[in-house]
Amino acid sequence: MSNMPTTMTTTTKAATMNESKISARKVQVFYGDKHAIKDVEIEIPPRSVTAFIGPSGCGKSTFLRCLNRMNDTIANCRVEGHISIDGENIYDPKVDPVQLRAKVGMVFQKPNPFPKSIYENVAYGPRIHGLARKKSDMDDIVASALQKAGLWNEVKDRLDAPGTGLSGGQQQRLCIARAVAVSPEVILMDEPCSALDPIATAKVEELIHELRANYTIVIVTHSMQQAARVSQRTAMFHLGELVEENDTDKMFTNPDDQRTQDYIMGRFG
Ligand SMILES: Nc1ncnc2c1ncn2[C@@H]1O[C@H](COP(=O)(O)OP(=O)(O)OP(=O)(O)O)[C@@H](O)[C@H]1O
Repeated sequence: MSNMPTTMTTTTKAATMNESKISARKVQVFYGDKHAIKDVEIEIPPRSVTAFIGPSGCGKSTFLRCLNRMNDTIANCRVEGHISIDGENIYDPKVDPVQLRAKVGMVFQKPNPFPKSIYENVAYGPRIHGLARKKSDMDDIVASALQKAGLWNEVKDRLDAPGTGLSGGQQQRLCIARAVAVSPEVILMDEPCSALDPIATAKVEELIHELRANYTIVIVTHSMQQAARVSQRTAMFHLGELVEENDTDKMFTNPDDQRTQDYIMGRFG
């Protein structure tokens, strides 16, 4: 009987871990000598939105980039620890980072369409990953991705027009369509609305809400209102540490950590 609570705790934890899409253990990131991420451990649930918040420079973007190995592209950056997606170590030498980034897509702060047509922006990824055997397959993939990104009705009659000619909000939804076109399972968003006006922001937030039925979404945001609106889980970073991770409702009403309380009350950052 005395073992009972331990056993139950273990079982509950195992069940939670099994439900995680992404699992990070003892993650450290260094830029040269600078220790930017310290011992971060987090479980990210599937088909939900997890928001990363915290003051400027606390490491949100650095940690986000660990999740699809984008830090590999930064010369002096070193990542240690363990990160798995669906139980697979994404830093295993056998993992091809290009394939990983198709499974774990990314949307950046500034919309960055290629200087090509709307159609080609979306078709580029599926083409390099060999996802369409004929033109009609590619047409279907492009249409479907634009529909999922809530952009189809606005662009279906001008797919040959340049992507850079769209409004900022449309460009950001085009970038989301580009990520979605290669059938990712996870979408990372690094302040996706910071360059958008309130109406375009509302559209992207609505889209995030719809996408979470099918994708695991991790979003970095400076806006606590945005984190509260779009996410189910929130993780608070401070000076490279993950100080608290909680259900978003609890995080913004009754956080466990004083630093979270101070940050959401606007006392620092
Ligand atoms: N390429 C780099 N080389 C050296 N240091 C870096 C590099 N990128 C980030 N850093 C440093 O690592 C720390 C974490 O930066 P990061 O951009 O991840 O923080 P952040 O929380 O996303 O900040 P912000 O909210 O301002 O975007 C900061 O001290 C930053 O100066």
